[in-house]
Amino acid sequence: MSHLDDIPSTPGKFKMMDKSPFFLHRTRWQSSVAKLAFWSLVFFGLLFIFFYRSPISNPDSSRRSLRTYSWGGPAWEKRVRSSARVRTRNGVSVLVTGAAGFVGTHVSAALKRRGDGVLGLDNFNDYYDTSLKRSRQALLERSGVFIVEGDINDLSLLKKLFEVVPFTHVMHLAAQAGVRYAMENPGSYVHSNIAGFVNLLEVCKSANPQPAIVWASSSSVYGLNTKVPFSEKDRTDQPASLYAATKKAGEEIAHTYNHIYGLSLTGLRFFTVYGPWGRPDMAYFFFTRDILKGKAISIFEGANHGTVARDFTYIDDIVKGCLGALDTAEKSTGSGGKKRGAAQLRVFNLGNTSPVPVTDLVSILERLLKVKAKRNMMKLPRNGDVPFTHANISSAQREFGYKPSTDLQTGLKKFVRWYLGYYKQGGKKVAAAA
Ligand SMILES: O=C(O)[C@H]1O[C@H](OP(=O)(O)OP(=O)(O)OC[C@H]2O[C@@H](n3ccc(=O)[nH]c3=O)[C@H](O)[C@@H]2O)[C@H](O)[C@@H](O)[C@@H]1O
Repeated sequence: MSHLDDIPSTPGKFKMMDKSPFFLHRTRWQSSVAKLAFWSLVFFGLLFIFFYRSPISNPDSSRRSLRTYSWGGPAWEKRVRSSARVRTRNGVSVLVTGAAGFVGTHVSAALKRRGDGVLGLDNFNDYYDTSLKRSRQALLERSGVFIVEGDINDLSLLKKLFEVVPFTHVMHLAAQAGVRYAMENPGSYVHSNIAGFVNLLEVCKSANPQPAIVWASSSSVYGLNTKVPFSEKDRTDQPASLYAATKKAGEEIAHTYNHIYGLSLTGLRFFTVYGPWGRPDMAYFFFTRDILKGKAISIFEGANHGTVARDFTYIDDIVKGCLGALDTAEKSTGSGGKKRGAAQLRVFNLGNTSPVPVTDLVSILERLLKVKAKRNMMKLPRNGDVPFTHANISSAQREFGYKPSTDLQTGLKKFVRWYLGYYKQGGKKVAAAA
């Protein structure tokens, strides 16, 4: 039905004029109700198509950002307060974003263990198996850490959290991780690593007191840099993936918020972090799964069969680095959105300082799993991967005594033990400590 129907165009339609005014009124009323219903249907139909079948990004990510979370209310606020309560003298109160993530879970547990107040925030997106995130959540819950379900892009949620708790620190670990996935779903990197970060900084800058922020950058910012080992002073203007570009953008954004608002900001460039409760999208994790299944694994190699290597860093060393950075972070200088003086702005490499070829990683896994891998050697695809990473950690060593102590063999042994235990129980095991 369209507005053209009101204009008599055929003799037959004139006959309607003969009907009683009541009939006429009723017919018009019925027709407008029908019109309203029709256009509402069209409108909601379009809305549905737009949000659920958006061509801009992968449907999963659109659904992810559309998810609504329920939060608020006296009981919820009580849980938030209790989780963030400092239980020791000189303790700090930390908002950990990405708390159900790999590094987030370990850092939250470590902070809680030493008596700090910890509140988690996580959107539980489905980039990888959400049941693993739920298991990590259960683990944290048992040690008294509450994870609020929500997105760092939700301004009103973040404002509310800062209203309820005057956080002294934010450990910002929520991000869209993974180098290769950036070609599949670029939008999710912009959404989390840029828009989400800016949103968080907006709230932090207006908070009173402003918290000090420590956040996860990435070794990938070194991109095509060939000078080794990578030092914080080296160039980082040649990112090889969109992921790296969003992390690099994060570092520039951090500079801006430090400069304008006096926010204390410390970026940590993590080097290929691995260990128990790790990320299933990372090579050491899915190699383990595929080797056990007898499935072939693709091992990347450089030009002329060149070695591809990573400065794999064990999670416990990374946690020590995160806590060191947090403990040496100076206070932000501003308040309520106004800068009152120069504030600290830092960036540190957190690596292991001994790169290992991916082929060696596979050999270690073979020994630990007692299964021979089906190796499929292939040329490093042009998907954002870089051939080599190697951290110079002298800055972090100097500033907060960062000294990694776990080699790949030892760390993978711990990972494999966890992996076998966790998946033997169908991925439901939460008893083991993080
Ligand atoms: O340190 C970092 O900055 C980054 O470390 C990892 O990225 P990546 O080092 O690429 O880790 P993996 O995806 O686990 O790859 C490890 C190595 O295995 C290689 N690989 C990967 C996948 C594969 O099928 N075959 C293969 O040989 C990669 O080329 C790489 O050399 C994380 O995924 C990023 O989120 C993080 O920021």
